Amino acid sequence: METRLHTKVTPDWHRWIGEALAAGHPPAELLATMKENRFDERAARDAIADAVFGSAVPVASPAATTAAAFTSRLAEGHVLHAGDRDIRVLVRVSRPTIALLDNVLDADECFMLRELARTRLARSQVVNPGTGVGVVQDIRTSEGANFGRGETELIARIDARAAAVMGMDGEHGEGLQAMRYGVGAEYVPHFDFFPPDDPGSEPHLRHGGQRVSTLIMYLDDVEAGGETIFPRIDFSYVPRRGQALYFEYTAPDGSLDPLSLHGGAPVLAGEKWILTKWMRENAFAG
Ligand SMILES: O=C(O)CCC(=O)C(=O)O
Ligand SMILES: [Fe+2]
Repeated sequence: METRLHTKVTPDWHRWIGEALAAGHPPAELLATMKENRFDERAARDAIADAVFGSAVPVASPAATTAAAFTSRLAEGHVLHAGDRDIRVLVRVSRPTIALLDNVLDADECFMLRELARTRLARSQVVNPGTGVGVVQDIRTSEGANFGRGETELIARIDARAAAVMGMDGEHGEGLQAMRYGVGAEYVPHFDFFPPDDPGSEPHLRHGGQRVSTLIMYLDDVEAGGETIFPRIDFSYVPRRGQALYFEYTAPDGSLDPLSLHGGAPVLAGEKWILTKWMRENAFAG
């Protein structure tokens, strides 16, 4: 019996994906249909993610953006001095710029941040590319909580630490966002920058400009699943309490890095808790 799965998504299927999305079918439903039709899950997810997010970005030509444009804002060396804390660098990747950081938060901070977030969790939104308005969609099935910059003493401390790690002035930071993913929850691969050709990006770009970098802090371990994945470079990180993943996607000349496509794989057991800081090119009114 033939048991191999399809790893190539044919033009017919690409067309079907585009039409199904345009007709309002959620990405999760498309994925289920493709799996029923014996597509390899990774191939199906990539094709759907490209259709949802990739159209405005020159995904076919990552080589066209020179590696030299993407020099990291992160300090050099094995230890980053982030104000109240010294943070060890465990892994660095140059394209896209990624660094895995240890001991960004201590266990007490992780606990307090989870408790604080729990009081205001609501279903996470994604930005509708057409309108720029946040909408609840099946591609992001987590719950989130937003904090204004400096909202509490704890939040102010983490805001300042994140800015120091990221090599940016705190004024460029968006408010911290906590997220909780239950079993089955995921965030399909996407870009954190605002695709310049999406009309919905304009209101975001007007205030603070483009996003340049992300710091995902992990508030707990995950029992199974929930990895942060960069499918274009086959990179997968297993959440570990207190650690953080830093990545960049906007070069000083404005080039956007298509290799920064990333997502949160489905949680298979337990819960996943993260706290994210996004930095903008310019000062951002909290
Ligand atoms: O859940 C993850 O691991 C990724 C989260 C993420 O990409 C985001 O919030 O922008
Ligand atoms: Fe993201």
